Amino acid sequence: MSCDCGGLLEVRQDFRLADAERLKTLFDCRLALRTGPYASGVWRYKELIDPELEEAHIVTRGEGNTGLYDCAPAAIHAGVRRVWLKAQGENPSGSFKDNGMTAAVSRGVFAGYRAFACASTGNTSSSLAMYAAWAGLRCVVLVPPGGVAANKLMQTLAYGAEVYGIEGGYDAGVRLLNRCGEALGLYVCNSVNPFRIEGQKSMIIEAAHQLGWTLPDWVVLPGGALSNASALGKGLLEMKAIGLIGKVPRIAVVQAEGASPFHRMIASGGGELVPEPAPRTAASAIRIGNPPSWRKAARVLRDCAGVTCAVSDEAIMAAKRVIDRSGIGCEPAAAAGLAGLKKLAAEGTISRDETALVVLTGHMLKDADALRVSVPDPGLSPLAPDELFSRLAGVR
Ligand SMILES: Cc1ncc(COP(=O)(O)O)c(C=O)c1O
Ligand SMILES: N[C@@H](CCOP(=O)(O)O)C(=O)O
Repeated sequence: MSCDCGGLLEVRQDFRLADAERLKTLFDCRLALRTGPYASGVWRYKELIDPELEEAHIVTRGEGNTGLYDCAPAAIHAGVRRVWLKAQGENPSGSFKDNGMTAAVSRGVFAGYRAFACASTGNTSSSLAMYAAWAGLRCVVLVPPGGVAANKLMQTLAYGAEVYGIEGGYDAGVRLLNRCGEALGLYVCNSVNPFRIEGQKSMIIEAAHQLGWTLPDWVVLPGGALSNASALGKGLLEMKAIGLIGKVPRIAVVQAEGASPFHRMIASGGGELVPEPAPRTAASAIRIGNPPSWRKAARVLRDCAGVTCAVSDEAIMAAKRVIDRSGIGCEPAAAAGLAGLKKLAAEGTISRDETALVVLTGHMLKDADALRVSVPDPGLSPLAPDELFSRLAGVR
């Protein structure tokens, strides 16, 4: 999956003949009709995601189609004018990975593979395992033992994946698969796969469509392997080049303090990422010390006037409580975006008059351990109906 120069491969599409008005009409029609693969919130935008792939090879679970919520409690928490939350946890496996995975698995099937693999902190594996089960394919998964939220591991196993522990965690797993996947006959579906990035662009294309092709001032997202930063930036720049949007929002990438090699590189003005050998954060999904897509993300920051920041686990959990209590909910890694927006607004990088779209990357039920931390134990004991009645009458 790597180029001879050592960097990651990237899909370059030729949009010179693309007609923005024709595309908008096509996307509106597909949204209204919702038929076949075009009912998917990824494949609705096929002309921008993978124009050459034949329909017969598309492996889809109707992913995308996620809500975009104008969330006043989130705006108040962050201290900015308006916040939209893009709830990627509403995907079929419960995270944004489905947007990219449908594109990667479809390409693997098109290329004739029957065995698929990934290293994972839990969401990538749940997503790949789901598509593999749906399409009757073999799925091999490498995880850091003890480093994956229990629900994600169970979800991956329940879909029928073969799961192996790997020393060195996600970082070592991706390196191994990138080097040896091909020799083992495995199609690697980590975000080193350029088709994952093409699929993940659909998140911001769908959000732009939902907002009538005008986006807020900022797009804010958590950063782990940095696939989203790469994908959303690529999607924004392509939409601008085609004429689907008039202005490219600025991008903010938020990492957890104990797993923030990209933020450290940008903040120090350095041009080379120094990996974090022992990443630490309660947000296990972004416990990543050597993000494979850092070069692509650095280019996106340059082209989208982007910024980075790092937030504490306490700030992440505080943001998660606000998102949970708003009725939307998310897992800890997903809440890093709102925590970062609050920090960037407090230090004046983002103005209080500005608006932001925050990508909520994963569902609140993905991480039950985090829920146990953020919600007090109700200490329930069975009450007799009469006693229950008088208690409820007393708190009316
Ligand atoms: C829930 C969740 N949020 C955020 C991320 C980070 O996204 P990326 O790896 O694209 O930076 C991940 C995985 O890495 C994740 O599973
Ligand atoms: N959060 C991810 C880790 C990054 O994986 P990748 O798919 O971007 O390689 C996970 O859930 O595994």
